[in-house]
Amino acid sequence: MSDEISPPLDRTKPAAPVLYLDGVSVVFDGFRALNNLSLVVDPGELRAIIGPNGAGKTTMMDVITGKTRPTAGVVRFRDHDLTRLDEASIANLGIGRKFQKPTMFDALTVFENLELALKAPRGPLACLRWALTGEARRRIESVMEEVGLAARAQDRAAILSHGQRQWLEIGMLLMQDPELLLVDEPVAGMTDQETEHTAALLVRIAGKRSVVVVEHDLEFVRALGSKVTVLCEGSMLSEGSIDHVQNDPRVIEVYLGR
Ligand SMILES: Nc1ncnc2c1ncn2[C@@H]1O[C@H](COP(=O)(O)OP(=O)(O)OP(=O)(O)O)[C@@H](O)[C@H]1O
Repeated sequence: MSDEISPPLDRTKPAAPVLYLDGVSVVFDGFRALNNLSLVVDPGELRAIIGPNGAGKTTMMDVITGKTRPTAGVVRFRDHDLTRLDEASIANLGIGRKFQKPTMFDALTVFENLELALKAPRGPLACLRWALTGEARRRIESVMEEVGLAARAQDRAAILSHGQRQWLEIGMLLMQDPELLLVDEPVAGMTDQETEHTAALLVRIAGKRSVVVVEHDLEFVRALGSKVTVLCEGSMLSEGSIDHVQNDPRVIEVYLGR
């Protein structure tokens, strides 16, 4: 046994960022979709990304998840250089992504969809032995509580409302226990009440993990109460509170004033 005593934690030092992008560029056939973009997301941080159409928001998410390789720049998740990894390896590191269109099984219940999303042991023998342990069941129940679908556990996904389907998909991602969750336009097509619920849900799940949300709905972004990054022409145009960016003359000129 080692006699070594760990050094005391230095709480004056800021925690290392979860996500670190520096000088990232993506060039498609000579067109710069991302142009020297930098972004730092801290552990447990909720960050909203806004910007006009074509600003590079989706391309940024694609770079983080390994779908698109940057032409230049640093992309790190904790100590991992994401530019060297494929999409599956990046997902396995703990980065989950929710696309706009939900991808659940309509014929299965809320509970069953969450069960499928749980990391099950791999291989045919392991699958044969796979049974829902008490721990797994508790985990599914806690995720259903977290996303507000506990009362719908036995309902088929097909009969859920648009908003509930989005929350189920967020729940399916939470089953993988990601350290960073990327969420693409979660409130498009939602009612005002669903939008409010979604803001509260994202605020709740950040803290335990980092969450990056791309969204056009500024009332929703205000409800998140988080730092906002404004992208324009592939670069960061402004960053700060929603009041700060909404009053930034550059943001008004290219995004809000139109
Ligand atoms: N595979 C590609 N090949 C060529 N150009 C692309 C490709 N993907 C994106 N682009 C271009 O890069 C720019 C940034 O696109 P991106 O989809 O990242 O913007 P966005 O901010 O997500 O826009 P929106 O709000 O409309 O979703 C756009 O001009 C787009 O046409």
